[in-house]
Amino acid sequence: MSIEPPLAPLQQTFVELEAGSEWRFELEADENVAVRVQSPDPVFINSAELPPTTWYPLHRYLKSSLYAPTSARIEVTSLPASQYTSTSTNQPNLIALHLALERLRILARRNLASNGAVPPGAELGVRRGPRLMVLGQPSSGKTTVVKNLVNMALSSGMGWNVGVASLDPSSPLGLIPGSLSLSTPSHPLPTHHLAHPLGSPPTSVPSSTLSADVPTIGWWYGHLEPTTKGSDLWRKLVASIAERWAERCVKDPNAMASGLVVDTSSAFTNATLGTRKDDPKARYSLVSHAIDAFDIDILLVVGHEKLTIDLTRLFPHVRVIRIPKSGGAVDLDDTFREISHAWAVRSYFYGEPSLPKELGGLMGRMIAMEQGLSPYSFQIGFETLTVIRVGEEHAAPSTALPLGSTRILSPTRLTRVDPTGPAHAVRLLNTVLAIVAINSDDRIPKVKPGQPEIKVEETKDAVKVEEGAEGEAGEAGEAAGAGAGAPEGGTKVEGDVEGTEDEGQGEGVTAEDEDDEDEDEVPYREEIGWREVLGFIVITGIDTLRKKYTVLSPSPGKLPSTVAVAGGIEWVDSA
Ligand SMILES: Nc1ncnc2c1ncn2[C@@H]1O[C@H](COP(=O)(O)OP(=O)(O)OP(=O)(O)O)[C@@H](O)[C@H]1O
Repeated sequence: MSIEPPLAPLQQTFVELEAGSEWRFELEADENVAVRVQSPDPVFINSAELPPTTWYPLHRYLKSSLYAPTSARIEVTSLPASQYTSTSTNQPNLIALHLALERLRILARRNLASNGAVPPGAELGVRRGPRLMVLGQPSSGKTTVVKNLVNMALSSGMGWNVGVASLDPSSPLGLIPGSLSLSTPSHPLPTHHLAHPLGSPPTSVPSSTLSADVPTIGWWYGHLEPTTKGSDLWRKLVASIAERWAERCVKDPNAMASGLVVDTSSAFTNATLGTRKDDPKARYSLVSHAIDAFDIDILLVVGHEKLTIDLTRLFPHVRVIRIPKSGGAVDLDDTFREISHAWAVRSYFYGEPSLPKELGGLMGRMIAMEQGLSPYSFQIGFETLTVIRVGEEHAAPSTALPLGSTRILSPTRLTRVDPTGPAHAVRLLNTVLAIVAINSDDRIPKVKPGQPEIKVEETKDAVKVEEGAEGEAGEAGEAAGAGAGAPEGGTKVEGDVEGTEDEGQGEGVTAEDEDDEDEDEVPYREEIGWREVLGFIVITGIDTLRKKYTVLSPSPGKLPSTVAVAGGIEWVDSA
């Protein structure tokens, strides 16, 4: 029996913060620290108050800061190699903005409660809370600003149900990178590790722990940032999210009064992103689309002066505000982003990281942590799990068509991934799949031989694919997914989790249904490509001889559906 050597005693040290200053830190791969407030006044991490005299763990890789409005003393288990204090903080700007938003929320609540009759003195027109969208360049601190504003609203004691929409697939709320999301957190979002900066998805753990258990709905884009080629799918996804938010507001006047905060991808700062061939002069098309979809009334630009001017000119009906970029915002490089994406996927399956062992022996109260999750690995037959892609070219080349003819393909068409093709098998291994619900109306009726072929409907979104265009569409998907976090290293999953033969699950497709179908043809309507996702799985193994996938699922039991959408996000568990 091996006996673990005793842990070296931690060298506790203190950080003195003057009023209105921040203590900023960047933790390395081997740095896990805990902090606790040793002074009477509150200290905040992204506007969530640190519980007084309680240890708060900060996991490796985290880059963040503690803000002290009044002078404070913080005890730290060991000083990180990269840390400093600064008085040049943008917290006062955020607080001023929060107060302005709070005023609009209160007015909206009052006007909504008065049932149409505007109470004396109330401002006309304020019948819903502020809807704000945050824009800025990469690493400008957008997600941090969103988190601060949400945390301030949730700490105000007013019982708001602020909606948080993430149009940044690289850091969605508690989901797998590649997703867009909508959530309604009810308590301040913690900052103790780098995965899930905007809160964790609901699990079985009580919400009093650090997990922040945020009810979240997700949609699958499948890539880390919007591209012009993927903009048709993007628009449909954003419209679905906006529709869900609108439905929620109709049912819940408190959500209506609380308003919405939208985080965006830094790709939104690219003026030509999403510009369509039929409107080549359009600028900031995806920003404009999101403004219309969510009925945004405030655009908040972090830093970027030119963007502020551009947006003010382009969207005169929207109030454009600029706040300075925080001096603490850290430029995140590709390696860090890969690590952070891999952590986000890992946390989806395994739950939040447990307390690092060097912090286990600390004297005094430690904040409650969640227990961790136990994912489940099993095998499923190729014919049972239908894997599809949205908007990728996978059809005979146009050169194979009769001379002079062109093919009209919808940009959000579905194509089936055939795992028996060697290229497909390679592409599918370690791929994250989003499980989507299938209803009986989703099936496209089969065409019997002799019947005229079903004409593909030509919508305004449909594109003509001319010779040579196929390759581009296919590459777009791959290029967008190229940055997905898939660090080197073997997966530990199969060793740890019992492999279970579990075929024929779910209500999706059965082998019989598909016997006489074309391999590439997907028997479902395109709408399933932008539907809310039910959950995610990862393909961790492919047995082409036995025609089976090995998949990792967050929970045991049948998959809720056997139709799954692939994208460009891969994950290999190397933690
Ligand atoms: N005041 C601050 N002090 C310390 N770290 C900060 C501060 N503000 C932001 N950061 C850190 O800087 C990094 C970049 O911030 P954030 O992720 O919010 O930017 P972003 O604009 O959303 O990034 P992107 O869209 O490029 O992913 C993060 O690691 C964040 O924790």
